[in-house]
Parts: sequence; C-alpha cells; structure tokens
Amino acid sequence: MSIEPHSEGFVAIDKASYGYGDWPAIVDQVDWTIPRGAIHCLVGRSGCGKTTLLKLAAGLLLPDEGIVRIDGAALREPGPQIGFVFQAPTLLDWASVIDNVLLPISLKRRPRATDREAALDLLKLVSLDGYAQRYPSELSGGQQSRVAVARALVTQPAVLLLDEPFAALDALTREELQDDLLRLCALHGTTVLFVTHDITEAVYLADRVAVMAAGRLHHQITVELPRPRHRELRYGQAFNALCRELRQAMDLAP
Ligand SMILES: Nc1ncnc2c1ncn2[C@@H]1O[C@H](COP(=O)(O)OP(=O)(O)OP(=O)(O)O)[C@@H](O)[C@H]1O
Repeated sequence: MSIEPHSEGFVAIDKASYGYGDWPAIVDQVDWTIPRGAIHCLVGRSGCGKTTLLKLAAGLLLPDEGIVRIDGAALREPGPQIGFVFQAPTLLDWASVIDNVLLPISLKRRPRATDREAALDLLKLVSLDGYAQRYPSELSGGQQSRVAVARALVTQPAVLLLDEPFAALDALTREELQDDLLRLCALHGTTVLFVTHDITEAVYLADRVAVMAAGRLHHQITVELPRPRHRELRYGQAFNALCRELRQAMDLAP
C-alpha cells in the first residue's frame, strides 16, 4: 500500500530522514500527517526506528532531510506545545506526586494556585485522587505511569507523544490506563502520536495506525471504530479483523 500524506495535518512530517552520525538513515523519507485532535499509533519491530521518529516529532532530533511542522510552523526544538511520556515514568523520587506533576511548570516559574488545582484535577482524572502528597516509591508501577501521563498533560500541550508508556504494566492496568488516556485526550482535543509494540493497544487507541519497518512506513490502516471506546469493543469482530490486518502487515514488512 502506498502511503499518501494527508493534505492537512496539525503534526506534519514531510519527507523526514535521520541517521545517527555516518550510519545509514534510521528514519527514511517518512511522510505522515496527524489531523488536530486525532490519535495515531506507530507499530513496528524492535529497532525499526519508532523512537527516532518520535524524537523527530518532538524536536529532540532535527531531520537531516525533510521537515516537521506543528500547526504549520517548522519545529526546531522541543517546546511547550509538546508533551512527552517515556516508557519508564522517570519521576523524581524526592518530590511528592503533585510536585512531580507540576515539574514542567516549576522548571519555568513558580506554580500558582490555579496550576495546583489543574494538577489535582488531572490526578483525579487518572484515578489518583488522594495521592498528591505521596512519594513515587510509595506507588505501584501503574500509579507511577499515571503520574507521568498527568505530568505530560499539566501544561495542556496541543500534542502528546508517547513511547511505549504502558509496556511494563500488566494487561489489566494497561487497559485502564488506555481508557484514562483516551478520556484525557478527548477532554482537551489533544493530538497524539503513540508508539507501541502491542497491536491491540494500537487498534483500541487509534484513528489510524502505521506499520514501520527499516525506517519507512509500509502500511497504514484507518480505525473506524466508534468513540468513546469501551472495553467490550476488544471482543468484537471489527476490532479483531483490524488486529489481524495489522499483524499481517507487520509480517509482510521487510
Ligand atoms: N543514539 C544512537 N546512536 C546510534 N544509533 C542509535 C542511537 N539511538 C538508536 N540507534 C539505532 O537506531 C535504530 C533504531 O532505534 P530506535 O530506538 O529508533 O528503534 P525502535 O523502533 O524505537 O526500537 P524499540 O522498539 O526496541 O524501542 C537501532 O538500530 C538503534 O541501534
């Protein structure tokens, strides 16, 4: 299947290539656009270049060729319009949960009462009501991931980039966090690019899923399942057919 860029995109990756040092390109001529408020997932085998593409979309790396645009403006460095969630929650052990959530703000200025209220609201939305004064070591892995999601959203970024954020969690906790994420992103109209190894996670979350192999996007599927999404969806025929199609695309990719 050929990959046609959409004519409009809030996140627009245009013929982007990137190689580390003198090595061959790890991301190779990738075109991808994500409309405002859409959730796109990227799947692919280990080492195919997913994280590198995500770093290009975050402005953490600059493409050797091509360009990344956010809302029409060329991306030259990470900015407040972009939130990032990594695979490990990377919380500060010595700071309370609320101070961890407020970190992106306190790196720039003193948090105000309204920032604290926003952080407490986010904690409520990720089922951590009453945990604000706890410390990361007192939380389970799933709770730490919830704090990391709240922290990424505290500045209300227009774009949220996630790199296998729930990979280390058990299946039930992962499903709960997927629901939390969908709820939060729908609330703020956040545009999302989510990297995962998990085909069912990709289909459950996404409007569109791309398969990456050897630095290129080889296949894309549109997920036309209704929103808001509910757990029962995972047992339906349409859901399973999409998972099968994605699996086949991954098997066929070089
Ligand atoms: N800083 C770096 N310097 C040199 N090579 C790198 C660097 N970071 C990544 N690579 C190489 O780039 C390739 C793609 O890495 P990347 O992390 O983008 O893959 P990935 O698809 O996210 O993998 P995974 O699913 O295992 O996280 C790999 O071969 C990796 O060894």
